[in-house]
Amino acid sequence: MLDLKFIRENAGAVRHAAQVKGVDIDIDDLLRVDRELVDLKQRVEAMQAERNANAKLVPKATPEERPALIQRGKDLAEEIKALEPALRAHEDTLKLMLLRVPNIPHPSVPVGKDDSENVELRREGQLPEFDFTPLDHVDLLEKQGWSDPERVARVSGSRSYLLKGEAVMLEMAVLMFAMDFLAGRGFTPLSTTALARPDAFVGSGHFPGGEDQVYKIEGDELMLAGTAEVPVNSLYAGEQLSLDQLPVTFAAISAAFRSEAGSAGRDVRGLIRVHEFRKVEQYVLCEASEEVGLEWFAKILGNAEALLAALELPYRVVQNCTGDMGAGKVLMYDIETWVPSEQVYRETHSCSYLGDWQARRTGLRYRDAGGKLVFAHTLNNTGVAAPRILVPLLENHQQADGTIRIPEALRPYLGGRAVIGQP
Ligand SMILES: Nc1ncnc2c1ncn2[C@@H]1O[C@H](COS(=O)(=O)NC(=O)[C@@H](N)CO)[C@@H](O)[C@H]1O
Repeated sequence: MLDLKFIRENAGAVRHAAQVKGVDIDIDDLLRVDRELVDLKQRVEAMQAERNANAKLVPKATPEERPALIQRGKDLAEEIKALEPALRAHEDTLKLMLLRVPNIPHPSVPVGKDDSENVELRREGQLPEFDFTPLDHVDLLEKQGWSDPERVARVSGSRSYLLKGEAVMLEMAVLMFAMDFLAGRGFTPLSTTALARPDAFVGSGHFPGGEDQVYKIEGDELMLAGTAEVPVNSLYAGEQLSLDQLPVTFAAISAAFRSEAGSAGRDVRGLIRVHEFRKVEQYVLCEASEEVGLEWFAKILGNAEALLAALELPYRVVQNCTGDMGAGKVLMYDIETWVPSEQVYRETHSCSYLGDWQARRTGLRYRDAGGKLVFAHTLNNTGVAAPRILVPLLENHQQADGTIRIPEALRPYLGGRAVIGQP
């Protein structure tokens, strides 16, 4: 959410942001509602002032003057009451419109309509060269008896997954490694629920708009978040933080649930796109400065890159274009990791800087050095998401006999083993 004063004074920039992000919001309409609301408030205030002045005259009035004054007071009270519904309606409409106003993209963001216009910034790591025919992750899991897709589909339908045997240890090892790694970089570990109230989805920016991606629970206001970003972003909702509490940095592990509505037919095989997964999420709440925000952006991006480098996985970094960054972002980079069986890089991380757009809709404020109450800035990036990360991990590190070589960094989490699986 942007500051209404900013929108009034920068309508052109906000209109342009909506246009390049493909956000369907009419800024002129919003400003009209805003003006009507200001006018209504001024009329009510004038009538209240007149009513107060009038009430002061009653005790001093003569018996002849008094009835008219009392009647005037009653008439004014009626007129004020009559304006209440219009006032409420305008406030509600404006609030909903404000929640849909997109953030202003950073000047470096390429204008584009969808992910096909994201810009590759750099590639890191050597692509693997196999002197045998490599298998895809589904066949590798099958060969090692580490999956049971038919049975789990019978129980849980499509986009479900089940891991067995050492693949389970690998999934937990990579999650633990990510938590350890981020804790080592000063991020406070959190293990958190995916259950959250609707307000938390509004605060993060997933609502309005992303309702169809979220699993709801019959008869319960709680919903299942698709990322720990939702509950974690609202932990301090409504509070006034002090400067010395900033920056808040969390490495939050949680389950994540996504209906994947609209993804029908995409990635239906294997572990890339499932309804429930586990993610270690990097979340930062920092002071309201673009310079500091961009520094944290570089840090959380670097953390994810360092994690991928430790896992010895080749990847590339792309900058999301305006049409693929979502309403709330100022800046967004995806990290895509090499998947040999597809011969393409697939998204495994998504790094975002949102300025004060999330903080304003969540009510995340702190007292700055001058004692002023200001909205904080927030950022998030994936640390690691499993099982998706297992796709490149298994495929890039597979050996001719179908066993999986374990990168040095993961071995401590797998009892020191350098290889898992049976030849
Ligand atoms: N349906 C899914 N199945 C498996 N993994 C998924 C799914 N959806 C997302 N992920 C993983 O979660 C990562 C982050 O998801 S995201 O929507 O792009 N971004 C976020 O959730 C942000 N909070 C940063 O983590 C993705 O890069 C991907 O690795």
